[in-house]
Amino acid sequence: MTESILNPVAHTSTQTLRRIGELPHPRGLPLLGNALQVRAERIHRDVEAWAAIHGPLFTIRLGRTTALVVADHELINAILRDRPDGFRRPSVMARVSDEMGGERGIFLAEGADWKNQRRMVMQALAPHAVKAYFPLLARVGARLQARWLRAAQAGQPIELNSDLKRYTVDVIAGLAFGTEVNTIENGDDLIQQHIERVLNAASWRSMFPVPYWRYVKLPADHRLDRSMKELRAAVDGFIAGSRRRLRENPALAERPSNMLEAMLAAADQEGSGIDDNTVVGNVSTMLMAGEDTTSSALAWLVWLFGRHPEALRKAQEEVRRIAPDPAAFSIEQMDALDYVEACAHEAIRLKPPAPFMPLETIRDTVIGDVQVPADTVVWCVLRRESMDDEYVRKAGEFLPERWLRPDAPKQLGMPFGGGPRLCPGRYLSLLEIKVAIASLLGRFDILSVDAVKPDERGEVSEILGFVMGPGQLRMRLKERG
Ligand code: HEM
Repeated sequence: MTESILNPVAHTSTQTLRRIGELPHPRGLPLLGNALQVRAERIHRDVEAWAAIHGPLFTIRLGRTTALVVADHELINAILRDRPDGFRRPSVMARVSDEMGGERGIFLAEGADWKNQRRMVMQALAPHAVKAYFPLLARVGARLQARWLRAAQAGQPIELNSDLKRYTVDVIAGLAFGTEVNTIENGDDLIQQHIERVLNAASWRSMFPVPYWRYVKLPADHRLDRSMKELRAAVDGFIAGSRRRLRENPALAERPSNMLEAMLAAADQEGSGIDDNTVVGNVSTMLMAGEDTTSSALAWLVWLFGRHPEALRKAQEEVRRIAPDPAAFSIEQMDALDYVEACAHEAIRLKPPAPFMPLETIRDTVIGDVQVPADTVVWCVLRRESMDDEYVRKAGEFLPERWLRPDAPKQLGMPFGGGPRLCPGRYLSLLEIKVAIASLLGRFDILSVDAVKPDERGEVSEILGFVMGPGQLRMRLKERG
């Protein structure tokens, strides 16, 4: 039985509904379907290119799985709003995490579990809570600036992607654990290496056609098991430490100084439905959801500054007027960096860290004029109309000013998702971006930002892993005179 109709305005009762099998689709091979036509690291571009040919609703087939691809922002909006009852994240993600021995945090939780966790995570990431974490952000920004100052004075190039990753790792790990890991000054942190291994394994196992690890473990699978154990022990230790601090200083529950304290305080509230295992799952979720997303957005923004001197000049002017020195950064200064924020939105429009979102239907439904059975894989293509001149003036150009106008294209791209599962970290990530950009532009002139291995057009490649980031970038800076 059809239980829900998404976007009923898209069809009338006199129109007949189409079935999934009647939709246009790129021609594929028997058995394999379109599997050989897509490449994992650029699948977002493959799907965008097909959307340009087949329109906003079509299917692709990867082996035995047929996915409905939706590339229309009104339909996507309706889909994202119809959660948690109508759509879930792909079940393979939760299965892979369970098999690895992970605890399901908010990103993988569904139904009532998700509702309980969402309440807790929203408390930990609410703007007033994030403001309380600001001193840590400013400290990490100052360290990033000091690292870049050493490189500028020595005339050395900066490995941009990895430095920005250190910055977001230090911020998120500091907030999630209440412990400063300082990878900017001390090099890679052991916990970080375990997280990296777990993330890579999770992405890889979600795509691998045969789950061999259920039957036989290769050395890489044993390493993964060890990383899971080490991580669990570390997070248990951080939780025990935070619980001790909360006991010794109950006022912290009202004004938590980091996400872990905020989550524990929310978990301890009457009827929260949250136990310590769920807190463990969410500490890890924060680390995974909060690092590559923000560091990729930042890397793209700096790369775009390298190509748009006029926007760079305006951003520099704003930073030097409002927030020139990390030692004196304040939340009010960051809130006043309107042009830098517009640059961040524009960079995320052109280069969204999450350019498409895979989901699954929970019940029979109708999307547009298509009847969609329960358990169908649905891919939402988020970057299509936001890059189309029909919807956005000069869509391919980097024009931050468009975000300062009342008709800013806010509804189109949905880079932070939408509906009840809208990214709860968007305020924190924008703040992190502003702190990093102010630390950069306040002290330095950018001499160059170049792709180490440019693509055939001389541009930096878009590489889709856990998120969509740029290929390796190298930056040269000069200390401001
Ligand atoms: C530029 C940076 C970021 C981008 C582009 C981004 C994007 C997204 C997107 C597209 C989703 C899926 C939303 C949906 O299903 O509708 C999401 C979910 C999520 N994000 Fe972010 N994110 C960013 C930064 C962060 C940060 C810094 C954190 C936290 C520290 C965070 C935490 C989360 C969590 C916990 C979820 C799951 C929410 C849920 O399922 O209810 N994100 N993010």
